[in-house]
Amino acid sequence: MANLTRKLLTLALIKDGQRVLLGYKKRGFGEGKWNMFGGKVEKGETPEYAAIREVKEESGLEVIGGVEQIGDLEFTFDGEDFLMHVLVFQARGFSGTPAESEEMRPQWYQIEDIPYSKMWKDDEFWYPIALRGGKFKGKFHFQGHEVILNHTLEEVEHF
Ligand SMILES: Nc1[nH]c(=O)nc2c1ncn2[C@H]1C[C@H](O)[C@@H](COP(=O)(O)OP(=O)(O)OP(=O)(O)O)O1
Repeated sequence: MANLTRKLLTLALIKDGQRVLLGYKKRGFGEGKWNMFGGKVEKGETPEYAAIREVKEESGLEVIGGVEQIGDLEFTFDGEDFLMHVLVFQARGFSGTPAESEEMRPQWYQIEDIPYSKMWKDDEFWYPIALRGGKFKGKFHFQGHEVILNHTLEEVEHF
């Protein structure tokens, strides 16, 4: 395979008891899907800082106590020359009230009501691990944005 351009991105799990905060992506990559909050790690930022910044920008919430890494995911797309390396974090705490941004419309979901059919297809594989407090590493190879051609996923103790 030709060398892929790697892009480093974040996702952040905001969990409050038995509910999670998801955002409806109004524009950009993954438009029309419900997803966790996150985006590109900018030059000079740590991934942790980027995750906290994106939560604030996209959901209006302030992360309290920092974030802990819970996942490491790689996404590739058939025929595309880039690889998305997504570090998944969990916020240790947060304050504020979710507010709609230009990019995302936040909404709390009970865990049993998470709308997997309106999300990235990989989410139903790794969300259950994340939601029970596990850590994971995975690779998903897509055809377009809706079909997973192959994947690997393992639970890990640490990164
Ligand atoms: N297969 C997948 N499953 C998933 O749950 N999240 C994914 C995903 N592939 C990408 N993402 C996330 C990672 C990141 O948080 C987000 C895409 O990043 P961005 O929001 O920065 O993209 P945009 O193209 O909207 O960027 P900007 O226009 O610069 O804001 O989508």
